[in-house]
Amino acid sequence: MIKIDNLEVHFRNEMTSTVQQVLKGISFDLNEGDALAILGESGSGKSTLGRVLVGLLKPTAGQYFFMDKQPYKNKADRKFLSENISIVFQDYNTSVNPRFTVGEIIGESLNVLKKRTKTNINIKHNICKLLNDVGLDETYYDRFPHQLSGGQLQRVCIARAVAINPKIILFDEPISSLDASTQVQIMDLLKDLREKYNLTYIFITHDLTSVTYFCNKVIFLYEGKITEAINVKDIHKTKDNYAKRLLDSILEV
Ligand SMILES: Nc1ncnc2c1ncn2[C@@H]1O[C@H](COP(=O)(O)OP(=O)(O)OP(=O)(O)O)[C@@H](O)[C@H]1O
Repeated sequence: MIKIDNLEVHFRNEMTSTVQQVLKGISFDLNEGDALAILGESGSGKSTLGRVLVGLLKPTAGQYFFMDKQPYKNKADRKFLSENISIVFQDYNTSVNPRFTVGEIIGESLNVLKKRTKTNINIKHNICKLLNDVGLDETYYDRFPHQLSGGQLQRVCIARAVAINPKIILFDEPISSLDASTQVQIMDLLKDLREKYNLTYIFITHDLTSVTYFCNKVIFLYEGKITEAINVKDIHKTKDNYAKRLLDSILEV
């Protein structure tokens, strides 16, 4: 589904005229149905890689194939990518328009889908269905973001991401700002949605526990390089120092 080959991202600092290599020689494959975790400490390049994957940042070098298309080489391929990948960010507060109601937030995505597929989608009915899918109900339809808890608003963002009928959803630290019990509820929800809609996930995180919850593959990033790519079921066999440290920290708790 996704193939990344020798990807590089460099940022140029105009003030100092220096170049920072943020991603270095990244290569991996993502297959349909995978739930891939990209794990690394702060500054390792996870979000930068995520931005490349969703079509927001053109890599400095290397190849990116999305379903055999090349989004950074061809405008039509870029459009195809944006129609088939959704993003859920950590900061649910800034990722929604505070003046929009829940119905309008989700409805916006459905309108995009309606226009693209030229089908007669019943927007209101579908919003209510999506609300139910994410564990909310019709009473949330007319509420504004400030009238929701963090967990409820993240559920709305997840509904909006599912609404465009994507093949892949990329989650950038989607549960980091939530309390522990809400984190578990959202992870259960993501697990259910993945099965229900046959979705492929990319899950950016620095939390190994959430990785083991529903991901089948994990990539460890350290200073912009992949230090280990391993199946989650084999994670205890990892030779990667960073992964070992994380595993030890969990076992000590
Ligand atoms: N647009 C940009 N211009 C210049 N440098 C950038 C830009 N975006 C990211 N960086 C730098 O790239 C490096 C990696 O950042 P990135 O946000 O990808 O890391 P991360 O692993 O997602 O970190 P965190 O877990 O803290 O979000 C950092 O040193 C950051 O300062």
